[in-house]
Amino acid sequence: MILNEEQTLIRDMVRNFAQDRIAPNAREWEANEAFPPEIFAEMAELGLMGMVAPAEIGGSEIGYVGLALALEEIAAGDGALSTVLSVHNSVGYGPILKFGNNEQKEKFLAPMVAGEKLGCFALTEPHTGSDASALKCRAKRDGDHYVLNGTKQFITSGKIGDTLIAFAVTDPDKGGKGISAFIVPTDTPGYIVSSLEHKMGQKASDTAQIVFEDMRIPAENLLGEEGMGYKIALSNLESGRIGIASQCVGMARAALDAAVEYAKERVAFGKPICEHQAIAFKLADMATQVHAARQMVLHAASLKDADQPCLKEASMAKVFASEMAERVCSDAIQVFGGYGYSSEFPVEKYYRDVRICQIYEGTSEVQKIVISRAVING
Ligand SMILES: CC(C)(COP(=O)(O)OP(=O)(O)OC[C@H]1O[C@@H](n2cnc3c(N)ncnc32)[C@H](O)[C@@H]1OP(=O)(O)O)[C@@H](O)C(=O)NCCC(=O)NCCSC(=O)CCS(=O)O
Repeated sequence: MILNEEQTLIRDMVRNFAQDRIAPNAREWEANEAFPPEIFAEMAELGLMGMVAPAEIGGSEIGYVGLALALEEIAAGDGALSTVLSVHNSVGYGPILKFGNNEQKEKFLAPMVAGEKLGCFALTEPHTGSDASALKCRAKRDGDHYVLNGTKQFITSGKIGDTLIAFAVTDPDKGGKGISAFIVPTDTPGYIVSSLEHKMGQKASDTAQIVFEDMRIPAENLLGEEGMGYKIALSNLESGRIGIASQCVGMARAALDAAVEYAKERVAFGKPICEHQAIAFKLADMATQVHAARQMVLHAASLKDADQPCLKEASMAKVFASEMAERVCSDAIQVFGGYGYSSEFPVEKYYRDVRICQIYEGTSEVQKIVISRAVING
């Protein structure tokens, strides 16, 4: 895909920001297991917190291709920060953008796209991830409120986030059609961060278990109508998956760039290792795979910008990019030899950070369910 002038400008602007402000600090944020709060204000200043939202509610209207390019650049700086940004710009405020009424947009969406409130999304539960309609979390109507009880698992930004889209069963007899979606301010009494995961990578981004304990949510925070929750969840996961695929391209590209630089400097058998065909061909394969994944991501994103169906393309981009990225990051470690395994160099972090991309926001196996259905049923 050939980028237009605006898309090129966005990519270059975010690349400069990521290389100056994010990449040099990513190790420190990882050690602290936290981001400095001002990083979100800085990204908001650049229009990155409302990239797919219209200007009339304060969004930057950059679109999905712009978002994919931005996420690639942020991920090349730090995978963890790109996850938080991707979740915010897709499943975080996307459901309100698509299904919210005017009051909900004014009250919840506007502060999110301005970067004043951070978005998060809670579908997964301890006993169910892929089988997403098997939720146990309950929402019972009580006058002009719903009372939510249950546990949500692996929630990105569950601790630092401000506005959560939560899915809960309102009618247990109706399966997927008995699930509803709610806008939950995370300072609501009964919203409890019960634990934080200790992860292999992406440590600066919090991944929380959340317990809803008699959490009372005003009925006006119901998103769409009762029973629409599963549809709302699945339709927004599509853009989330393009976001995760973009991150994979970013982390893999960063690993490739690091491997190329190292291979030009490291000498073995009397010449730089990039002049040995074993390494040169490995770099060629890595570059080819990154390029192919980027094109798939940009294609899915451009369909989304054109408001065309892209369920299959989003899933294809995610499964391909996430599996490609693990291979490329592993190959980068191989190019570095023993140093690649050391935290003295960045490639071991890319490898750790990228592994989860084959799991969150729909495993590779779930993507293959979606793709195979589209291939078989048309
Ligand atoms: C495995 C699954 C794909 C199985 O899906 P189902 O067969 O149960 O669902 P469907 O019958 O296909 O769809 C139900 C309903 O939704 C409509 N739908 C589906 N996709 C879309 C779409 N892209 N756009 C619009 N509408 C859509 C579909 O037409 C049906 O509507 P009708 O009933 O016909 O009216 C699925 O369960 C699945 O994807 N599982 C994986 C879930 C997943 O990715 N979980 C991770 C969530 S991330 C999280 O919670 C952690 C927080 S994080 O930090 O993000």
